[in-house]
Amino acid sequence: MDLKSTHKSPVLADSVPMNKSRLGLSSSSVPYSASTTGYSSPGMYLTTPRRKPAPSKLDDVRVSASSPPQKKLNKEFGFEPESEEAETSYHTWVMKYPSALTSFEQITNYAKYKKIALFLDYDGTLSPIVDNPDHAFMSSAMRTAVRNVAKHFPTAIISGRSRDKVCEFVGLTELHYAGSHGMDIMVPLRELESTTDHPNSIRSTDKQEVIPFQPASEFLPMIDEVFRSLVENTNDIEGATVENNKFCVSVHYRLVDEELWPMIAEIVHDILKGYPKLKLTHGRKVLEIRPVIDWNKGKAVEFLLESLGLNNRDDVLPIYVGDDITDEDAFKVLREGNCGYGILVSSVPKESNASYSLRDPSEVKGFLKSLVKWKTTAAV
Ligand SMILES: O=P(O)(O)OC[C@H]1O[C@H](O[C@H]2O[C@H](CO)[C@@H](O)[C@H](O)[C@H]2O)[C@H](O)[C@@H](O)[C@@H]1O
Repeated sequence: MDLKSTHKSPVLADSVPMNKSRLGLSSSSVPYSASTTGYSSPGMYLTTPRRKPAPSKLDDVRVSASSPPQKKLNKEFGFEPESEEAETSYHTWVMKYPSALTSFEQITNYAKYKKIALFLDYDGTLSPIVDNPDHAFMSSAMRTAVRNVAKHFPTAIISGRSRDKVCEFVGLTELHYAGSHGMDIMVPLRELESTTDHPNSIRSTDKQEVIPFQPASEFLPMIDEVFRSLVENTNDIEGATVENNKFCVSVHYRLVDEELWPMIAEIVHDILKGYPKLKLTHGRKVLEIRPVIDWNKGKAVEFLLESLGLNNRDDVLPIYVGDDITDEDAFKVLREGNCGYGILVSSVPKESNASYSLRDPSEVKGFLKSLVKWKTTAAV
């Protein structure tokens, strides 16, 4: 069965870029629309900045380039370019989303005399995408890079995973963590403001008091119920796994025979019919069920910046690095606020609200190391 073109179902839509439905489903049935994911036509973000005209404008980093061919964009996230043609397409795309490594000087020129606040997604950004979600370990070299960067810049991990799980994977207490796509944040108490006269001197989370911010807490029993129901109903589908991310649930189909993808979609859709207060989003071979609340990774970035006393400040440069659709909400906040840079981790062309790109977690590691080197050697 050609799932890409023939299967028509009212179930759900694929929210991969460019409206390419891998599950072959109509995009109109998903509450998570193109506008909420941030994917849109190229060039629409080259708008007048809302605030802070910068010496080198944040929204000027993308040079104009024609969109890559649609067929090259018809790839699921995370696939490596497979051919010379794909490589050419990538090189065209990277003109529009320049590499954060080759544009490092441009980024740091803008960051001079500013405090960088770093936001990092986990899966596909700090750890490579692997078949088994429980085995998405971060390398020790990456952990060292994150530890080092956090010594110089306030650093937060914002993940779709449960906060506990991502904390366990990363294993660094000196960071800030937001789990469940930002619906579970440990917020540093505002006595931190006393540190703001010392650039980059945000105290580590192990030394400061924190309180939980959980805007979807009322949904916990509902999420648990849906989790159990999804487990029960997908039990017989080989390769399907359901992950409880506390305030959201992931249904993984990476290891499921492609012919059975529509069945998974159908099951999820049928269960969700009974839960109008939950919505469906789509990540990298994963369907994600989460509360219909106006909260996402972008809001989490704004919230964390405010909690850290770093919001609305011309001397702060937030940088967000992520690979998935849910990271687009954060890229969008930075782009539309003209206040920071989004860096998309991707080895295939896709439209994004990010300003720069990196190919894979290994390049992310290189970027983090470069930031540390810059901070420790340049007079900034
Ligand atoms: O926001 P993130 O930290 O990027 O989390 C998004 C989802 O990531 C995980 O799934 C993805 O990575 C897995 C491990 O590499 C892979 O097997 C899966 O196919 C990917 O979708 C995580 O398991 C999900 O719960 C997160 O929502």
